[in-house]
Amino acid sequence: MTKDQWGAVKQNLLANVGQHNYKSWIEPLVLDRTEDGVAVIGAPNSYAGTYVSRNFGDLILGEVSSVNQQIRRLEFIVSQAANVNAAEPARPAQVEVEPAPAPEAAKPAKPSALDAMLQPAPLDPRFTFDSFVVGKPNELAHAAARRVAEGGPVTFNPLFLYGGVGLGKTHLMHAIANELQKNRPELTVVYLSAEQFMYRFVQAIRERRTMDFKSLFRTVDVLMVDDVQFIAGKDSTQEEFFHTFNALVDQNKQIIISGDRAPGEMTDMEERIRSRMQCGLIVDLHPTDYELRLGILQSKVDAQRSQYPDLKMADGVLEFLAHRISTNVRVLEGALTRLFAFSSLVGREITLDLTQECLADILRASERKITVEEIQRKVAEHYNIRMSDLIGPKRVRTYARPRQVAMYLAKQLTSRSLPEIGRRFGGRDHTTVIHGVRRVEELKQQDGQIAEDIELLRRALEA
Ligand SMILES: Nc1ncnc2c1ncn2[C@@H]1O[C@H](COP(=O)(O)OP(=O)(O)OP(=O)(O)O)[C@@H](O)[C@H]1O
Repeated sequence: MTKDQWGAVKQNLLANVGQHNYKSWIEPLVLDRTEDGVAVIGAPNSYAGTYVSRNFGDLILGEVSSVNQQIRRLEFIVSQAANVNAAEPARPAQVEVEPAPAPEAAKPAKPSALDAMLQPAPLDPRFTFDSFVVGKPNELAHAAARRVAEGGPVTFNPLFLYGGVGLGKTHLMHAIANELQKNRPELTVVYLSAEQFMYRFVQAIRERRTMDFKSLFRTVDVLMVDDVQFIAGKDSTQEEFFHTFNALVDQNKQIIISGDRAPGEMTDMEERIRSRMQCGLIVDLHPTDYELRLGILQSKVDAQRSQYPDLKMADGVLEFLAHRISTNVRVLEGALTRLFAFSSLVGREITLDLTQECLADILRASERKITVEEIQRKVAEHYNIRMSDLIGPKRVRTYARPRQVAMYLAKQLTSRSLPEIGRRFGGRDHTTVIHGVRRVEELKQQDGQIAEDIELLRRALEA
């Protein structure tokens, strides 16, 4: 088939599918080649290839075979030529169309904003496993994400990632999607935020095209929904999400969800959704610790070296930032970017002085505000004991264990020295504090209850 014939085919399709569908789906297609009775058509991405083949495949085949009777089948590939902006190289989407009735294409298509909106959210190519720094607080989440990214048989469904703001949930989800697109291009992977899910659903209702919405979301192989807490309290979106979720799980398709807290704690979420979300693997991204922050800073410095080849940084600056800036990695990244830009503008080496001058507001905002007294109050409340017993001399375990937990949290969450912490616990010696902190570190490994208590307390204190 010649390029002119392909052009004529597209013009005929325009008349059949309507201006809007044409613009969203048909116009980007390119004819890659025809061989052995097969027309190979390039689509901008595998999602578009799947959508077009399912919805317009027969219509296209009809038009193509009317200009070239040799062609009996279509095959869709992902092609850069179909989307000059597409960053990915051409690769097969492995979608084949056999002549069969196409219900959607047969319908008189009406112009719709939904078609374009049903495209999955674009992925950030920088969010990969390579650029994700692994440390103790995120190692389990990372390992689970890696496993899902292998695209093998579905072992836990859904994978539920949760954690506080800026701790890498979105990064990990994009990394899974990027990895799957690279190694398993035949899979239709859809990533979107819960907000986008809702917006698209509402649009589908408005256009009376909920069937299109349903069928589209039920044909994906891997569905990722970010920030699911957004749909809590939004009844009809929750309902639709629940059905989508069930349909995919029934077909053994992988679902990955992220949220700002564990499913059990999403009190505005319908009970049946909460319990469904608890069926798979739930992993927590813990607040970053000093080592992880330092690792992330080092990797970001390496990544930016090419952009700032003359950059000079004094020893101790990264350690200072890792120590002083909060657990949120986004804030950490922002600080570093500002520091680089500032130092390159003024042509000065990044020293501790320059860092303090340039980042004064960020440093002030992330000053630790948690006090030892607050920690003691929360711990006493949690274990239902009196403050005086927590701080006092009694050594029975009912008081000694909570006391050690409180010392451990004081060490982790405040910048107080060990002797200062000891003083606040009824004038104890710093060696007692060291012993308490070590004991809790050991217990955290052996006793799930203690680990859970500490996590709950930490969250309550950092909230
Ligand atoms: N372990 C990590 N290694 C490298 N970069 C990280 C890591 N964790 C987070 N980041 C970076 O921090 C920024 C914020 O991460 P991300 O957007 O994934 O957070 P989030 O948990 O989804 O936050 P939110 O709750 O706001 O949606 C991103 O630029 C991300 O690349």
